Order: sequence, then C-alpha cells, then structure tokens
Amino acid sequence: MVVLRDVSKVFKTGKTRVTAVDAVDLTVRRGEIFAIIGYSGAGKSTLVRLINGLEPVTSGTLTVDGRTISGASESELRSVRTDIGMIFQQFNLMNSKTVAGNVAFPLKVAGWPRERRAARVKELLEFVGLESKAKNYPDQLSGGQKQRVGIARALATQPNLLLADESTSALDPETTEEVLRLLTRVNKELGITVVVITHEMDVVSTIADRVAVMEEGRVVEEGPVYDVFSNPRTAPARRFVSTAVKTLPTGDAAAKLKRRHPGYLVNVEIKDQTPVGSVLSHIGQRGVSFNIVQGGLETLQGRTYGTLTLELTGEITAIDAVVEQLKTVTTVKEVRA
Ligand SMILES: Nc1ncnc2c1ncn2[C@@H]1O[C@H](COP(=O)(O)OP(=O)(O)OP(=O)(O)O)[C@@H](O)[C@H]1O
Repeated sequence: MVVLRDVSKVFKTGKTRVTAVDAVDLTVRRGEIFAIIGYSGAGKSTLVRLINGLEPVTSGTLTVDGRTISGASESELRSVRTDIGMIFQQFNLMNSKTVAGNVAFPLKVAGWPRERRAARVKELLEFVGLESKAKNYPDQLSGGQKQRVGIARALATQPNLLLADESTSALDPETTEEVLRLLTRVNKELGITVVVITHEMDVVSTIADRVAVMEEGRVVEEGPVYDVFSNPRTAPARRFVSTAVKTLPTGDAAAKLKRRHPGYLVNVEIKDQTPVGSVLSHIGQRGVSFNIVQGGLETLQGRTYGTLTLELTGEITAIDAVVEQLKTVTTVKEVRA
C-alpha cells in the first residue's frame, strides 16, 4: 500500500542541513494498522508529509497504492491526496463551520453535488456517532468529539489510506481509547489501511498490527507489534517497553529494592508459554523459596510479555542451581544496584 525505498529527506536552512528522514525502507501492507513510533524529533511527521506528498523526497522512491509520489507533479499529487485521509493532533477543524459543514468541505472541494454531499455527511456522522451534533460548531464539542469529526472529514472522499498524526496526543486516556476504537472500526469495517504516528506505546499496543520504531530519521526496528516489543533490540524500543511494563530495575530503583529485599534478586522475562511457573513450583525441593517483589505483564496482540523480579532465598549453591534452571526456559538477569 505504501512502499518507501531508501527514502531520505534533508532540510537545508542556510548552512545547516537536517536529515529528518534517513534512508528509510518501509512497507505498509494493504488492510493493516501500521504504527510509526518515536520520540520527538525522530522524523515521524516528516515521514507522513512525504507519504501524502506535502514535502518532496530528497532521494529514494515512494509509492502509495501503486502510484509514485516521489517526483510526481502537483496535479498528480492532488489526485493521490484524494485517496489519502489525514487526521491531526489539534484536529484542524474550521471553527466558523458547523460539524456538517466541516465534513462536507472536502466533498465540496472534490465537486460532489449538494444532494450527494448531504447524504454522505449523514452517513459519515452516523458512522462516528455524531449525527446529533451536525449543526453544532467545533468549539461546542469535547476533544474526543472533535477528533471524531476529524475522522469523518478524513473519510469523506472514501480514501484507501488514513494517516493519523499524533491523533490522540491531546486527549485523556478514556477519550484516547474511544478514538482508537473508532480507528479500529475504520480499519476493520471499511477496510481502510491506517498509519498511526505516535510517541505513545499504549496507542501501538492497543491497535497496531505492525510497528516501525524511528530514531534520528532512521527506522531502527520494524515488525509485528508483539515481536518488536516482547524482544526489543534497540534503546528506543526498550524505552517504550519500559513505559508499559516494569523492566529490569537499575540504579536507584534497584538499590531501594535490594534494601527492602535482602535475598538474591533476579529479573525473569515472561513471554507467552514461558514455563517459569513450572520451574518455580519445584524450587522448594532444593530448599529455595521465592517472593515476587516487582513486575509487570501486558498483553499484546493477545499474547503475554513482561518481566517479574523475584527474591530467592536459601543456600547460595541451591539458588545458583535454580537460576541455571530458570535460564533454560527464559532470560534471567541479576538485579544490580
Ligand atoms: N521544515 C523543516 N525545516 C527544517 N527542519 C525541519 C523541518 N521539519 C522538520 N525538521 C527537522 O527534522 C527533524 C524531524 O522532525 P519531525 O517533526 O519529523 O519529527 P517528529 O518525530 O515528528 O517529532 P515531533 O513529534 O516533535 O513533531 C527535526 O530535527 C526537525 O527539527
């Protein structure tokens, strides 16, 4: 659906050059929800602006739905853009127009006749659950309602692709969930491919099928959400995981934990089907006991991942034997202050 091959974007201001997107290879498949996650300045927004042709690529090739964006003329880009819907963090609604007027606007621009426009607006407002607000103005709506109007407007011209740039970053957790549920319906019920740009791990774990992690303009990890976050290989991916679940305690956190729990502290990784429980159920036979002192488990795509920190007490040689046994079923790390 969206294919980037060796795509770079360099901004030049005076003598400074900023490589906002650096040699990115990426494929978003038709019908999936694909997330691009990264911290501020990683290049996510620039990547979106390349995909919808708002910025030209500096090098590389970019195609959307088989049509080449890189090097396309402005009129070709206009036609591609009608197949791409876009929603924004600040909603970008027109305050002087009613909800219905906002949703109708792209249809007007695309030259739809009045009657078809009215029918389409009604259908869209029903889909996002805002038919009763058609005559209201944006400033009479909550943030979540505004974003639902944004989604209705983005879907007006029946795009194949929806780009959501930090679409929930201005919303509280409950409203975020409501908007994410709507994006999932857009994907599942309407068959629209959705690309979500975010700096929030929760957004990715709630709705995405696959994820790309960006850092300094590069895609540093990419794959199914479970694979990337249950086994993060790069520093930014590990940092995102640690915002969702408690990972190996280090520094002060580890020192405090060790003061409270004088036994031998180990952190064990838990994944789907990891038989840590069956190892622990037998350690009493070695004279070792365990205490769960900290941890966090999450479900991603219906599968478990996370870590538990265990305090092991008993004879040191017996503890060593238990740690060796745990190592045969999972990754085990000693907690060090
Ligand atoms: N028009 C521009 N001119 C010059 N530099 C730019 C321009 N747009 C973006 N940049 C730079 O490119 C880099 C990536 O910015 P971008 O906005 O794409 O990151 P981001 O991951 O979306 O971050 P944020 O979430 O803060 O917007 C930054 O260093 C930014 O300063």
